[in-house]
Amino acid sequence: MKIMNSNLGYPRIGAEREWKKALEAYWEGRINLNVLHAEMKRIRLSNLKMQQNSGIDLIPVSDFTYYDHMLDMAQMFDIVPSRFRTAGKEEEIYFAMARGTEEAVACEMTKWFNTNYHYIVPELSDTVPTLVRNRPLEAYREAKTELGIEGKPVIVGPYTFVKLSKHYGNRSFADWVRQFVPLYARILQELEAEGVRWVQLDEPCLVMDIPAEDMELITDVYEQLHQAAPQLHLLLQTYFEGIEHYEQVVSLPVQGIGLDFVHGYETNRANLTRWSFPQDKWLFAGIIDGRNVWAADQEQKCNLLSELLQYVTSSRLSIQPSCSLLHVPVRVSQEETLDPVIKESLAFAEEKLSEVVQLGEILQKGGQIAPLEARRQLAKSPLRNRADVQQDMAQLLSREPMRSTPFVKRAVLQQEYFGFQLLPTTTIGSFPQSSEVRQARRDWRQGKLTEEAYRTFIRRKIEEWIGIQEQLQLDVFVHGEFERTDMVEFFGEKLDGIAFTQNGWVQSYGSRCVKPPLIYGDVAFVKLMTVEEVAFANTLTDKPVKGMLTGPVTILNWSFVRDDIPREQVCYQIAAALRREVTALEEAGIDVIQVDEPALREGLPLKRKRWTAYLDWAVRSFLLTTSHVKDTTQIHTHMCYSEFHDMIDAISQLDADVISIETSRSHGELIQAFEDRIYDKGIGLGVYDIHSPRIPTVTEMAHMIERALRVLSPRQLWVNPDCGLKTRSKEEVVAALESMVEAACLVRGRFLKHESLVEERSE
Ligand SMILES: Nc1nc2c(c(=O)[nH]1)N[C@@H](CNc1ccc(C(=O)N[C@@H](CCC(=O)N[C@@H](CCC(=O)N[C@@H](CCC(=O)O)C(=O)O)C(=O)O)C(=O)O)cc1)CN2
Ligand code: MET
Ligand SMILES: [Zn+2]
Repeated sequence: MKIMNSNLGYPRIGAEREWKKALEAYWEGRINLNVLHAEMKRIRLSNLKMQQNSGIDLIPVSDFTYYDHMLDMAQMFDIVPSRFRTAGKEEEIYFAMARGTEEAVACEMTKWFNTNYHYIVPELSDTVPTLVRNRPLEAYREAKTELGIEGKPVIVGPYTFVKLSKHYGNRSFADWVRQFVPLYARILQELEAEGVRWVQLDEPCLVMDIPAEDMELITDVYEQLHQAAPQLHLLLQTYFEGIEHYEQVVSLPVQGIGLDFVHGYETNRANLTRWSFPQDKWLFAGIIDGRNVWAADQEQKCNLLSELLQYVTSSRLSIQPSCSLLHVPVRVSQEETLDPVIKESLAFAEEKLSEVVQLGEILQKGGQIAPLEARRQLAKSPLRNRADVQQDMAQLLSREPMRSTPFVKRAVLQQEYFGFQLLPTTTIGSFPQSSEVRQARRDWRQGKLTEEAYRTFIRRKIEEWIGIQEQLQLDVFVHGEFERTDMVEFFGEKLDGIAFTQNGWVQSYGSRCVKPPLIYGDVAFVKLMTVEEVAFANTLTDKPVKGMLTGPVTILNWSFVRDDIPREQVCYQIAAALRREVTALEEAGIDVIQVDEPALREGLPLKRKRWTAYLDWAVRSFLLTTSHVKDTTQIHTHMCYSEFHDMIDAISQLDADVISIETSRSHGELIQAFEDRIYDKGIGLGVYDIHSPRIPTVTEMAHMIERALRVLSPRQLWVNPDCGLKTRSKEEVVAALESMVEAACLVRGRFLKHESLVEERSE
């Protein structure tokens, strides 16, 4: 009997990012809705066909989306906040929830577990959810009629769906979950009636530290779902870590359990050994790494599979990637400029499907295990093992990195040096990456624009935006990051030990994609990366210009990282390289340096017991990069898309003089985190959401500032947007920043009046 194989989800974007291009063309009014639907269907079917041709038995359907799969679910359940009800047709409401409109702020967007993918957070208010469409059924029918595929509908399971939503109103969490059960039941009944065999219910929250009492709820819920559609095979799919409460989870009334044997290897394997696996269930074994890009070592994977076959018979085993392939690029084969040794060591989504199929064949037919010659070569390559880097590291780490003067003393020296007014204003770094900027870069890359002409172009942009910042009367300027494609890719291209692709795109949020660098070797500094542009900007103004670097933890977390040494070591190497850039910026007269760490939170392990170890090396890496500067050099850092409540202590240990944090898309809730904590360093709580084209009003921003002043001292508060402005247009940015400066002025005025009143009274 053939060992089954399966896939959990496929990248939506298409090998040439056709998906992104179609969406953006629609938003810009260049194509109409019919054309968009047609193009989306073409991409969807082509993705399915690709999987069919690879030899995948269980092909996921309904993982495809026009923006985000959580948003699809929300709309399917009619969880549409009232502010969007008037946005128009179904599609218009859908995109309004994702992107906001003039009248309505967008739904919150946040990270999907520990990945760089963002989902739209459903807002559960007191309304009753109803099933308005059966999307999985539609997707199943389409795959079947168009391509003859017996698809496996994929949906986020009820526990995870509610867990990842925001709850308003009085209903308890359990009540919310129960509200959805009849809706899920109906979806499943209809699928069963259609003759569907397997349905994948994604419950990645089962790998989190969930309370034991939730297992009762989950058991009850799955009992009901099973009874609703007893003929249907339910696959309870987990990923990104090993599951908690193994014994109870594997006893749930479902036919299949999906476990991640890559990222959850230790935990899942320990549980298998201890509790074994129920003989009446299928084990969907995540064997091929869906989060990283290195080609699998077939020998090691075969050993793992043989081990699993001690617990489950081959007729009840399915081989699959560890998670959806959403998190890796589409195909390696079209890359033309990669070093052959590196290229042959890689597997993206397409290649990973072949790996899955091949493993099944080897296992079944006892076929030949292909030795991974390229990976072996890479392992012994001098690029991987640089004595100079390793010596440097050992020397640097021989003492704990920390600033020589404590913050309270530094702050006084810095205030003397800079003389900032109360509530200083600044931005986060990037200004619009207009099509003009991208076009120029493309022309330069293709040799149509000379090096010199490109440099001149970048300088013009810097001049233009220094001028704009003067007009706006911001307090700390930035150069605008026009020379950067992306804050991580840019550094990846300039450091040694890191390769980059031409087309290795991965979806980050909505239509926005990133091309994560490939860290294959020891990372080393080779040349200055940022000094020229920042120093140039600094000559154009008397205001301080912030030097702008991406921090070591973020470069690590937003890259694909070699898997032969601990991530911690790689992070230190990056930190040591960036440390040299910091020194060079200081030497070039830059006295405010921002080291962005937006991915610090994202790297946090899903299980709390692993947090301390991670935070320890992450903080050390940041300090390695920044702590050697002069007392009067002000270190800024920036974070976005994060929940910081539970890691304020680590943030404080970074010892940055000023931190800017995203707050507005979580509708100001972050401010609460500071209520009972003593955070004494400089802090800018983002006063408006940059991910939406909506221009914020002076009043709402003034309100945000005042709200922050309830818990923070006016001496420590900075005023800034949530994040960089690269995705916005010039008009949007200028209008929003004008209002932001005005809001700061307004509050400053009120505050000074208030303060002088206090002084008068105390005299
Ligand atoms: N790595 C990373 N992760 C992150 C973030 C981040 O900034 N970087 N921020 C958060 C997510 N936010 C994001 C915000 C914007 C974009 C973004 O704008 N991405 C661009 C790609 C950026 C890029 O590399 N641009 C290239 C252009 C690539 C391109 O499309 N070229 C065109 C031609 C250029 C043109 O005419 O537009 C082509 O080749 O056909 C450049 O600047 O040079 C996009 O999707 O469009 C991505 C993520 C969290 N995770
Ligand atoms: C995702 S954080 C972005 C920080 C970067 N300095 C920018 O302004 O774009
Ligand atoms: Zn940011």
